Amino acid sequence: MSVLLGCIADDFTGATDLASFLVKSGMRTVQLIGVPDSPIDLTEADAVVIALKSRTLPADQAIQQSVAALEWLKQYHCEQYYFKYCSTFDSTERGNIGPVTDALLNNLGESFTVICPSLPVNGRTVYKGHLFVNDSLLSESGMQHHPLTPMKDANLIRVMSSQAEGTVGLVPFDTISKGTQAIEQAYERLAETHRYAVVDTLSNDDLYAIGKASANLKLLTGGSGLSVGLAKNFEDKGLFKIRDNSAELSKVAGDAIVLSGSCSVMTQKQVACFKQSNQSKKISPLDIASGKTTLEDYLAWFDENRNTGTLMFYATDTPENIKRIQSVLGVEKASQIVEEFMAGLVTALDQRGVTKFVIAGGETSGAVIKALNPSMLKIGASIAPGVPLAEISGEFAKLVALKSGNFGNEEFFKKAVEMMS
Ligand SMILES: Nc1ncnc2c1ncn2[C@@H]1O[C@H](COP(=O)(O)OP(=O)(O)OP(=O)(O)O)[C@@H](O)[C@H]1O
Ligand SMILES: O=C(O)[C@@H](O)C(=O)CO
Repeated sequence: MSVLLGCIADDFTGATDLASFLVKSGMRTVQLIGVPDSPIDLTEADAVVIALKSRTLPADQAIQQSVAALEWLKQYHCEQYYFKYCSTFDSTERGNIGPVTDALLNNLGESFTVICPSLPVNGRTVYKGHLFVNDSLLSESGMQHHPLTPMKDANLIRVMSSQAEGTVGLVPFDTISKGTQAIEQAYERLAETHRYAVVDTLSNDDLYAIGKASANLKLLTGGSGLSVGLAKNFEDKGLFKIRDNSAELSKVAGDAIVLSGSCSVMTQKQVACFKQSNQSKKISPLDIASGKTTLEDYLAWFDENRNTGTLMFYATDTPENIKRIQSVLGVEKASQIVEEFMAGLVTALDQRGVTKFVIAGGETSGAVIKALNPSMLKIGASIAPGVPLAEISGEFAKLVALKSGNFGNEEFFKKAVEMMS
């Protein structure tokens, strides 16, 4: 039993993001929800992505889950392992990225890896070790207001140093622009004294060069962008053949629903846009906490309105309102209320025959997908870069789209619903 690439993603949207890029690059990819209890038949898979919901857990729990995923993957003797985190490097202050990377390196008996969140197609680039989102530094991009993982420092060397055991070096753009060989030499030099190499990355070409230079690292870490050249590496090593494997998903009848728990800048625009042409209902954590509104109220509203078109439930709110809500309920409690409410909604909507779920937000997707309880997702066509259509197969198949906070354009929800029809 052997799989070329074994991946561990720290949230569910991140996992489908990576799986989507891997499928596009020509690797047959299976996405698993959590760590399976026993081995499964992966003879038809070139890559496996295990979706965890570990990004905002206390570091020791994130480590425990990530190492359990790695141990499970190791039975497939993967050529390389990949820790997928967010292209905006989302982590709590104590961080999961640093501690989890250290634990994975230690488990594999390795002492050096690459840190590559860049995803230029979605505006994430790294220059002089600083992460940019389009034209803004990460810390001025809106991500400084994230409800759970506010990113207030764009300097990846500083962020990683504050979380991780080892020292962090930089492969600067000057070197990256010289190509694969120069990057490999930079890795060799850095590895003598450093444990991690942050890589400047401005374009897809840079990602291919970095991917190629990283072909012999046992552990890769990054956003989904780093994956684009890996299929070619494996092909060059004679390990497999790139194939066109865009999956055909089942035709699914039934209603669609949009559920948004993301408060990211782009999601706010997408919610505002969808509201213009569809009925929607806002979820207020304060009203739920006080008992002023209940799940039954929302389901009654759904029953009354389901014939008007695709409905949307959203907790999405502005940074000012989120702060106010969090000051009353506490940060964790506020998001726990939203996530539990979304999970309850989805369970009830599933029973009411809703079969298509468009979900915005990684934590939110984690809560919703856990409620739907699939063991794996089949990855289909891309709706937007990093957001594929996915299928929960079975006697009654369902379609889902798990959208990362800032992915997609303003019309994303409409497009996702259309592609599910
Ligand atoms: N009105 C609200 N008040 C407080 N917390 C909220 C509110 N609405 C949403 N949240 C919480 O904010 C968090 C948003 O995180 P989530 O990962 O779902 O979105 P995101 O970070 O934009 O997406 P991604 O991680 O994919 O980029 C969730 O835990 C959600 O429960
Ligand atoms: O890398 C990204 O930006 C996304 O896949 C993600 O992880 C959002 O949670």
